Order: sequence, then structure tokens, then C-alpha cells
Amino acid sequence: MTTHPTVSASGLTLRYGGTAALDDVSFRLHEGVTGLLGPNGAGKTTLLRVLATAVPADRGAFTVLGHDPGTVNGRREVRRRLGYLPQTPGFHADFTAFAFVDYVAILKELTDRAARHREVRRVLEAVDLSDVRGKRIKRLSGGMRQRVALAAALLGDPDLLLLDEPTVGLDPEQRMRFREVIAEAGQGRTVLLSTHQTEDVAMLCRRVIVMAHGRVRFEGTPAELTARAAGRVWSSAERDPQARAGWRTGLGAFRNVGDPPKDAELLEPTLEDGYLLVLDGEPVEVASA
Ligand SMILES: Nc1ncnc2c1ncn2[C@@H]1O[C@H](COP(=O)(O)OP(=O)(O)OP(=O)(O)O)[C@@H](O)[C@H]1O
Repeated sequence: MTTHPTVSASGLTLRYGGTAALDDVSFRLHEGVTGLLGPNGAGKTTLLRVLATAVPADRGAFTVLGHDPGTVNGRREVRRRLGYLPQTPGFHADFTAFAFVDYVAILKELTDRAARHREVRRVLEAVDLSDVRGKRIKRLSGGMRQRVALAAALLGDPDLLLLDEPTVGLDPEQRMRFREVIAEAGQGRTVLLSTHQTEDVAMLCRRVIVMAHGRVRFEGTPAELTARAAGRVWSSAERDPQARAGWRTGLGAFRNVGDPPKDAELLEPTLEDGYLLVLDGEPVEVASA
């Protein structure tokens, strides 16, 4: 890709006592949606918090559109350019959707009342919540609440949107609806989407970063991650002891991932298969951005 990266990070390191939550993390983010996959404790939330300038890294640096949050001015510029949806958004459940987003807009210093209300209506429309903007948040479904939080993150039309596991707890229909909204939000801006859902990444993302133990294990396209499992997924009547992972499918046969025996009946790999292999001690491969 030839465009300038929105985010350029190099050597980000952050330790909590003996744990390296981030261990020499380097990557670039470009326009579009990038998925951030990793098991529990991989460092995804920590990385988003660092990028959101909520906590500083111990070492390393990053820029957002060339602005360096290591300086006071740079930090202000970076904060102006980003929207952040944290893992547990702090809702005021008695507020209406409109009042909550308006409140966040006030915190973001949108001081002109008429302009602010226009902006609140715009972001609620963007997440398709115009019809329920007068409803109290406690009366909304989980999926709608997540969209309220996303609307708040979209205030001021940020160049960079950081979303921390926004689809957790949503049913398939709500997830699909949320995917549509994220895909729209990814038009003309850069989105980093932390998720456990490999399907979200396969369906939505232009690029994917896989983290484990605070390190980047893979960076590339979803197709490249899937390709890591090409020729390494096979079917068998019993669980193959050679497999790194294997489970009985609904049809009764075992689906195995790893190094197949000769003459194995190979299956079409999925992104999840590639992800499992990357996590399971595969050599680190960082494709060029
Ligand atoms: N404030 C903190 N104090 C101490 N340790 C922390 C703190 N925040 C994170 N950690 C540790 O840093 C590591 C990375 O945590 P982090 O929450 O970033 O992972 P994650 O990939 O977001 O996990 P999950 O998918 O469960 O949300 C974990 O070992 C975690 O216990």
C-alpha cells in the first residue's frame, strides 16, 4: 500500500510487574478495518489503551497521522483525531441515547449547543439509532447499547477508531448489524477492531494483526492468515494424534489442524484454522504493509 499510514508504532513495550503486556510491538495501520486477534491476556486491550493515550508505554513510540503523543501538543492532536470504544463503556443507564451521546459530546468540548445537537443526531443516524434516540439506555438491547457507545466514539468524525471487543455478548443478528455499521465506519477512516471472533475478521477486515503474550505473531491480510492453514486441515474418522487441534464436527468426522499424514483427506481451511496455527508456535511472519 502506498498511502501514508494513519498509525505507525515501533517497539511499544509495557510491563505490569513481571508481565509484559506489550513486548516490542511494531505495526502500521492504514485506512480500512484492521482486526486485532489474540487469546485472553494477549495484550489487545493494553495496546488499544496505549493508542488511545489512556496509558503511556514504557518504551517505544507511535504516531497518529504524524502526531507524536509523547509531546503535550501531539497528545492533544492525537486525541482530537481518535474515537475510542472501550471494553466496558461507562453508561449512565438512566440517560436516553441522545442525552448520553450529548453528554460525551460536551466532554469532547463541542460547546455550541445547536452544532453539538446536530452532530449527536448525525452519529446516532450513522449507527441507525435515530428511532430510539429518546429511549433510556437501560431499555435498549445489548446490540443497541453497543451502537450507542459506537455513536459516541464517532463524534467529531475521528480519523482513527479504536474498538475493543464491541461484538462481545451480541447474538448473531445483532453482530451482523454491528458489522454493517463498522464496515460503514471504516469507509474513509482507519479502524482497529479488537475481537475474539475470527468470523468478524474474515467478513469485515482488510488486514489482521494476531497478538499473543504481548507480541505480534502475524500481520497481513485475512487471506494470508487463512493461507497459513492451506494443506494443513484434514478430516478423519478418529481424532488424529498428530493434530495440533482436532474436534468432532456435527457430521461425526474429526476436523484436524496441524501437519497431516500422507493421503489425508484435506479440507478447505478457514481463517480460524490459520489463527490456531499462528498461535501454536508457528514462526512469526510479518507481511509487509
Ligand atoms: N492494570 C493492569 N495491572 C496489571 N496487569 C495488567 C493490567 N492490565 C493488563 N494486565 C496484564 O497484561 C496482560 C495483557 O492484558 P490485556 O487486557 O491487554 O489482554 P487482552 O488481550 O485484552 O485480553 P482479553 O481478551 O481477555 O481482554 C495480561 O496478562 C493482564 O493480566
